[in-house]
Amino acid sequence: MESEKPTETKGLLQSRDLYEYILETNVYPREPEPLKELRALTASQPGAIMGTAPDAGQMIGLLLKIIGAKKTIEVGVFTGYSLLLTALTIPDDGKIVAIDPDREAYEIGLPVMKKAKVEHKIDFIESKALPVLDKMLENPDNEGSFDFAFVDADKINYINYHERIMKLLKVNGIMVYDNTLWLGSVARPESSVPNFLREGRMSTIQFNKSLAADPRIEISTVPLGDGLTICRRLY
Ligand SMILES: C[S@@+](CC[C@H](N)C(=O)[O-])C[C@H]1O[C@@H](n2cnc3c(N)ncnc32)[C@H](O)[C@@H]1O
Ligand SMILES: O=c1cc(-c2ccc(O)cc2)oc2c(O)c(O)ccc12
Repeated sequence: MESEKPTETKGLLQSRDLYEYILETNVYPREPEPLKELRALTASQPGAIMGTAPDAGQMIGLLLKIIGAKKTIEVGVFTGYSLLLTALTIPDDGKIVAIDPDREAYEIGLPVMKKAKVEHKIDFIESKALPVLDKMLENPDNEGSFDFAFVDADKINYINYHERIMKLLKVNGIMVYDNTLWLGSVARPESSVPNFLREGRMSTIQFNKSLAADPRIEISTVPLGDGLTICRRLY
């Protein structure tokens, strides 16, 4: 029935109750304490909805563990939920290049990262991501050197991030793109989508098409959080 379709909220499942069930049963009981603390701290901030959903975070943590990631890139940090999750998951000598022009938001989460003793793994770069990724690619040592990348930033640039990250990742490296279902709007006619979602919807639809047509990667889109597309670099 039309009235049962999800609206623009996080969680793409058929009901809020089912989403809450997954969170309460599988996600919150296993969420590390520092992540709970950061989530609580972020809840009162403007833009709190932007924080990576904890169910999506759990999948990212699992992927990092499966591939034994040590060297990662994060585009879009906000207060640092996904960054802290990555820092807690990779080994003590692992490194994360984390890029975001908003240092103020990063500094909200920083005390939690310090308390969790993972700050030494984080290289936070206060900048828009494209020039940083381009600069990284000027150094041939960076090419094919990263195990993992997580992109959760300005949707309009996902295509541009993808081209750069493909070069920075190792063959078999994993990249994960957040919001690839853009609050469910990708499957709805534009006329039924609120204005504030329309630009992101168009960018996301184009991005999803380009990933599906990219022979260099294997992909899977999972309806966790706001939609995650997981890609493996094949060559
Ligand atoms: C959805 S939030 C990231 C959420 C974060 N992953 C978390 O777990 O809380 C998006 C972030 O992208 C950042 N951003 C926007 N434009 C950007 C750009 N051009 N380069 C890098 N980050 C950008 C914003 O400042 C914002 O902090
Ligand atoms: O409502 C949002 C908005 C964003 C967003 C907007 C503009 C940018 O330059 C970056 C991000 O991101 C979100 C997001 O990642 C999410 O999971 C939910 C909501 C939003």
